[in-house]
Amino acid sequence: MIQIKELSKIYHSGAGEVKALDNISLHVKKGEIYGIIGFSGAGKSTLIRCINMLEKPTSGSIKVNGQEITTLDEQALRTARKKIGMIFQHFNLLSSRTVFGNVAFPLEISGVPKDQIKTKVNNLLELVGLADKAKAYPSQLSGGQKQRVGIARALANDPAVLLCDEATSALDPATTHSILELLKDINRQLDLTILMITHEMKVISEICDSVAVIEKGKIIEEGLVIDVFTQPKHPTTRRFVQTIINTDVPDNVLERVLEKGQGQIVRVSFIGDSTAEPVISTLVKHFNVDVNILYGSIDQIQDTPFGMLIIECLGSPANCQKAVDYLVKQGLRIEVLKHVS
Ligand SMILES: Nc1ncnc2c1ncn2[C@@H]1O[C@H](COP(=O)(O)OP(=O)(O)OP(=O)(O)O)[C@@H](O)[C@H]1O
Repeated sequence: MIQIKELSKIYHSGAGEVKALDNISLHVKKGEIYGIIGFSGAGKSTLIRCINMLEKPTSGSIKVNGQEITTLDEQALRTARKKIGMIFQHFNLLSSRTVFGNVAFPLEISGVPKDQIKTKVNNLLELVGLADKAKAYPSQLSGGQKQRVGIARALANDPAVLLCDEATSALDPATTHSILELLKDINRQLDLTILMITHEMKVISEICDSVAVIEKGKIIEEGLVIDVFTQPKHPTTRRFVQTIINTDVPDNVLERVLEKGQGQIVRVSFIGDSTAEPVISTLVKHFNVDVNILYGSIDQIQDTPFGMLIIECLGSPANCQKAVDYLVKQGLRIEVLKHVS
């Protein structure tokens, strides 16, 4: 649905050149929710602004719904933009218009007849749960309600894709959750492709199917959210994952293994239903090792449970290795964090 190839954007300013996007390629499939995460200055806004051509790329190709948009003239671009909905961190509502008037605005610009506008807007307000607020003004709404208006307005022209620019960053956690739930519902009901940029891993874990991590204008890691969360490769990705899942073992705990002599500290992760085998007791019974659980957690990534145990496995190097091999055979993801022989 969105296909980006070798996209670069260089800004020229008094201070010199800034390469905000550096040869970015990515593919957002139809019907998927795709998250792009990065720290401040990574290039997220530039990327999303290039996708609707608010910013002209320096080089590269962007296809939305099969149409190359980087080469369109103004007129064709205006038409193409109608099929690219966008919501913003600060909602960008028209304060002098009611909720109804805000949602109707893009339809009025498209020249849709009044009676059709009325039906469409009422349906959209129903969809976002604001049917009773049609006559209210933005100043009379909460942040979450304002974003619901933003979503309804973005959907007015039946877009092929919805771009979300830090759509929940100005909202409290409970409201963030309800807006993310709404976006997920809309994604499912309308089979709408959604691209979100964010600096919050929580947003990615709650609703995204795939994620790309952007740093200094480059995609440094990309994949299904479940894979990136359970096996982050790049240090920056690990930092993001650690903001919601504690995957680090404190240094002093690691050091304790050294004091005890031989052993390993192992991170054991599982996705979905936990293994049917009583793995920990099997380790102790059959591999002549002692096992101490240092840390355990269960999180949810979308609807899939993701569990993690950090265990201390004490015994001879050969026995510890056999124990680890056994865990791998059980289909668990294993990472040896500390090995002492
Ligand atoms: N109009 C501009 N002129 C010059 N440099 C720019 C311009 N817009 C962005 N940049 C630079 O491009 C880089 C990427 O900026 P961008 O706003 O895309 O990052 P971001 O990831 O969205 O950050 P934030 O989360 O803080 O908004 C930064 O170094 C920024 O200073």
